Amino acid sequence: MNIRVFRTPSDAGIYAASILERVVTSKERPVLGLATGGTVIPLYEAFVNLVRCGLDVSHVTTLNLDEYIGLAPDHPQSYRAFMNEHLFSKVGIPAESTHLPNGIASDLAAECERYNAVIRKNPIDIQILGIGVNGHIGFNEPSHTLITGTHVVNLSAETIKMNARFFQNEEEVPRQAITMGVQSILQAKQIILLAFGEHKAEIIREALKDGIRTDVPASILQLHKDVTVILDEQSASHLDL
Ligand SMILES: O=P(O)(O)OC[C@H]1O[C@](O)(CO)[C@@H](O)[C@@H]1O
Repeated sequence: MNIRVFRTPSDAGIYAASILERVVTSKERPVLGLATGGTVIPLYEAFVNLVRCGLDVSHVTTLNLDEYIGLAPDHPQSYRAFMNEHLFSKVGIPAESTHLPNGIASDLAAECERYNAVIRKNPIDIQILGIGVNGHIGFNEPSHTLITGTHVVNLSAETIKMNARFFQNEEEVPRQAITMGVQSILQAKQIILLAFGEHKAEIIREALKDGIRTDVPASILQLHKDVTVILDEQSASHLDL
């Protein structure tokens, strides 16, 4: 694993955006695997700046990791709304080329199959990941088993608590989500994992330096041959670098 440590999330976001830029300019039909959450905002800000400076993204396809169950795309806390706000509304990726699971599908099993087919049709060139304080990637929560494909997940009490900051109160946080599975994540040709802040320091150490454990889902990234971990000084503070 290639571990890069930056002074601030903003510096780290600029670096991560430059990696995305290389993928976008070097592929005929680049497929970007995207993430949501507070961590990726500096990356999207830097990427939007690159687009404003002339980076063409009209040929890009995007696939997001996950979506809350029960939130319609126009719900302000849906991940579709997050992506619209922080990226899609600011760059020229054609709307039909941006994919997220549908959190209000009436048949969730069929929706998972549909999303698996979208992933199969659009092999991911680069996958962006954040990490939960409990080690989740996408919404693959700590468990005895990790699921390979897209699936419905019950969110952990810890995740609900952490994500309550985006809602009026904890009661409003959906209890379930649809998430890409770990095999789909590992099949991306390249992976960038971002983490910022002291509160992520210990889980980053566990994910990178201990063995592979299903109760730390991000540790499975140790199996991938092209992972870049982008940290700030706080999130890197428990690593022996
Ligand atoms: O970036 P944050 O807000 O700390 O969240 C970390 C991870 O948790 C999620 O928001 C899901 O809870 C992911 O989408 C994200 O990668």
